[in-house]
Amino acid sequence: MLKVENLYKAFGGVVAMNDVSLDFPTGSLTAIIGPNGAGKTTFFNLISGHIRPDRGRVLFDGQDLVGRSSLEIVRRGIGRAFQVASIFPSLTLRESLMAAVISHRRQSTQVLTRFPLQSAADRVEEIMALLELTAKADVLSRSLSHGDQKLLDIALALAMDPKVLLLDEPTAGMGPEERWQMIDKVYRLWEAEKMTLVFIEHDMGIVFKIAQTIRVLKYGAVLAEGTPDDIRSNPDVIDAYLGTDHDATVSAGEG
Ligand SMILES: Nc1ncnc2c1ncn2[C@@H]1O[C@H](COP(=O)(O)OP(=O)(O)OP(=O)(O)O)[C@@H](O)[C@H]1O
Repeated sequence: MLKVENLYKAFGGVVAMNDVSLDFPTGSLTAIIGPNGAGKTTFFNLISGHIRPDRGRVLFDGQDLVGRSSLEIVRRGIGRAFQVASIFPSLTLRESLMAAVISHRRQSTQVLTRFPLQSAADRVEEIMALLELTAKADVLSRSLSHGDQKLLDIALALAMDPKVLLLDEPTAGMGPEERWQMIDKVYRLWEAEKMTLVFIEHDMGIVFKIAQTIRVLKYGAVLAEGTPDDIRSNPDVIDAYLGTDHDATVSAGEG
């Protein structure tokens, strides 16, 4: 189980994370929402070890991860999909995934199978099937569409066999139809891999539709948490979104 306690981080005078305590039960599906600058990405950076908190703890299966490298945190099972920059541009989709799976398994202390290459190749095919990328297996990463590059990014995170997967705006930059296709794949991935999934999302229609639990951040603090029904009717949340461009999407999610 992933749990953060009293996380605090300031950048100069800006308090980006202000005493945040949250837990994410094993196997849960949680959306993190909040207005621009609320601290959502900082929250992920603190969990994944890319930023060190000034105070507080990040507990994973009871052990504090603060101070450990981002690589070690990935190896312990907290994966994160990055933006497209992380993709190997000159390899095909299948090659990129194969490189990621092999590299992860070489570093892993687990006992390897008798046929490690075959087993890695099987996992690559499984991940591609899960995200409906098989038809694009031989396409160069740099030639993939924006949406498929985002899927490859998620696929690369899966290559690390995460127990927890953090997705920062998986639908960013997509049109409405493509968003729903993407989130449908994310949902099926969560069901199939039985992992703990935490995603940041601005589209309230999507959030209300798929999240089991929603955590709302504002000014680096937890404004509200609860089920989609709780959040939708929470006056503080409605207030936080009033007068911003998110207002329309909050209403859109009420259907
Ligand atoms: N490395 C940094 N140096 C200085 N300030 C930072 C840094 N990272 C984040 N901040 C500040 O911390 C606050 C929270 O930023 P963060 O990116 O976490 O918000 P967010 O909720 O992800 O926003 P958005 O929805 O716009 O992506 C903002 O005021 C931001 O300017």
